[in-house]
Amino acid sequence: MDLATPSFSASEGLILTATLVVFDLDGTMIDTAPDLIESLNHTIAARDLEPVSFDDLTHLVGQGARVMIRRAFDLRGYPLSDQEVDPLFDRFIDHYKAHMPGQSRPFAGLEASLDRLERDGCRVAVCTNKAEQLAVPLLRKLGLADRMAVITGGDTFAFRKPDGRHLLETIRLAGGDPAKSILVGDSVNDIQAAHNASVASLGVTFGYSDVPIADLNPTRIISHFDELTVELVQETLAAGNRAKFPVTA
Ligand SMILES: O=C(O)COP(=O)(O)O
Ligand SMILES: [Mg+2]
Repeated sequence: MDLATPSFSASEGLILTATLVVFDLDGTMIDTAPDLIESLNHTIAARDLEPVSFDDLTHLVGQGARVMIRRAFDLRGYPLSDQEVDPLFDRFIDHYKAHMPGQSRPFAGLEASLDRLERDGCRVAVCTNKAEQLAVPLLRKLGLADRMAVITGGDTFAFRKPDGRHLLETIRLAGGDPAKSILVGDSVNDIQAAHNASVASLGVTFGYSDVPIADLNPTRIISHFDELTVELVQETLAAGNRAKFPVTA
């Protein structure tokens, strides 16, 4: 053996960076809709607004609770001023925290898919627009927090999805490499964040998008977590980012 030749080079060192699968939370990993609707309806009832439905939620969710509350008031024809949002946001947070995990459960097959990915050498992380103070305890209560390399929320940074930096910072904190990472998500915020970060994406059909996920051109689509294997992750990485924005569906 030639001792002058290093046994591995810097570029080979990069190859050792584990493949990273970054998950969105609401509508992707966890079916949180019943609890989001309950806490939102509790919040807007303070101003005597009519309750919202699941169909409404698909238009309201995605940018965190503050925006969700604003959109619910817009929907009912009562736009909120900035100072009106704060107490309503606190009311939402208090109610949601007090009931967590409520009826929220991982979507079918999620935990088995995490087991498979980890067994096959992938690491997993969460990039959600949900507030960190809700996302972390919810995942903890569902027994999922400890297996995540990192959990970042909509208020972790000064930017959030669809800003690509939210995803890129999540990948960096997880010790990943954008070229070896994919984002699994259910909405335009996810697919557009992946596009903005030039990261490959996997869209799920069972979440809370108000447009068909296929219209957003994620790299690949799954309709059940049984389909999420290391082979599909590698195939998604090889195909790369193919989303096209703006969406003209
Ligand atoms: O809570 C929201 O509004 C969105 O959360 P998500 O990014 O996990 O879908
Ligand atoms: Mg989502």
